[in-house]
Amino acid sequence: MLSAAKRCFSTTRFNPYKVTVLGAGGGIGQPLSLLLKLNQKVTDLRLYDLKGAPGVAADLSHIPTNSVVKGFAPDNNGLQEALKGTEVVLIPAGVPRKPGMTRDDLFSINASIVRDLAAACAENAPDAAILVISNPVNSTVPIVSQVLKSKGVYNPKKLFGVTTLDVIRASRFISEVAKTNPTQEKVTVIGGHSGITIIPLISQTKHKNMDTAARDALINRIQFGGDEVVKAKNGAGSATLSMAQAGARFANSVLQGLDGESDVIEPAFVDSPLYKSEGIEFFASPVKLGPHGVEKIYSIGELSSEEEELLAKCKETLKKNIEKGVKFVTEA
Ligand SMILES: NC(=O)c1ccc[n+]([C@@H]2O[C@H](COP(=O)([O-])OP(=O)(O)OC[C@H]3O[C@@H](n4cnc5c(N)ncnc54)[C@H](O)[C@@H]3O)[C@@H](O)[C@H]2O)c1
Ligand SMILES: O=C(O)C[C@H](O)C(=O)O
Repeated sequence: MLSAAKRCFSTTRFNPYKVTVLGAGGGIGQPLSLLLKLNQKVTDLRLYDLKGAPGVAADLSHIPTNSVVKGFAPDNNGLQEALKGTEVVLIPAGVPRKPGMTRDDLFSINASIVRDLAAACAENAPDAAILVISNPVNSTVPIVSQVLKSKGVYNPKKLFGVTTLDVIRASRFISEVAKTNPTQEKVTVIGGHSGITIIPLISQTKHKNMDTAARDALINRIQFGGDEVVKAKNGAGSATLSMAQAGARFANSVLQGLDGESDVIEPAFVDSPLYKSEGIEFFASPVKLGPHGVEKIYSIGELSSEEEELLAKCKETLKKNIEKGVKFVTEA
């Protein structure tokens, strides 16, 4: 006899979704593809990379979940085939940091990788939701938007910079300080995805009265959590496994939204009205996801005076990062 939970699970029906990973052979791409293979909403999984994607696909294809997985290489129009008709594209293609580098140092290589993949998305999957993981996210997302604009297919509701890693780090790190269960900790993280542009809103958590020194150290750790991993990997790259989990979680939320589920809310770096009047076109804040992508962008609520100061610094840097991405496409 099946338990009630199992009966419910066994009769659940999922709408089929086609999902493509660009950069699927890499440190993030491989575990991310594994997690997507395990997602029951994904029925058609396409993996593309300059190298290794067919091998990753063959490996994953032996897992008995309800999806077909196929790998594509650059020959035989592989990129185009991987994208044709797909509904969600995740982009972790590009180089990661080494110790001593900032995310902005990756711009010179990753900007053109992301630009060219965005052009392929525009031509082959103009309606797809695009989830950008490649760094520097503060600049690569504006690059994608400019490319899509230049091709006449920009839909601001379907372009996302994935900032979920900052959100999961915030849950984990605050729980270490407060000695609580990390799965029960929710921290809103706003701004962008690099150092001082990452702003966790501790004043909006149940730990708002935390000791000042502990709070400042916590904020710093969340802002520079990526550096911890870069340093520990000692030249072998940056966060891959935690990022795969974060990317799979965000992709699942996008799929839930497309599927019409209600109250799907995740922070993401999106084309946002919040600070447009100050020339900041993109900003991360909690976003409600729906059948057409972004359904609602929430305001950031009340901030403490310290958080207001962090926000002012964030906006200065973010504006420059965004302008750099835009100019890369418009002044080419
Ligand atoms: N948004 C975030 O929170 C976050 C977190 C971690 C890493 N990242 C970024 O993700 C990117 C990838 O990191 P990684 O550790 O997986 O790097 P990696 O070097 O292990 O993998 C990158 C993959 O991209 C592929 N690639 C390069 N150019 C390509 C192209 N034109 N088309 C298709 N594939 C291409 C490479 O062949 C490689 O397999 C980096 O830019 C990193 O900074 C972002
Ligand atoms: O730190 C990096 O370069 C990778 C990523 O952006 C992270 O936050 O871990």
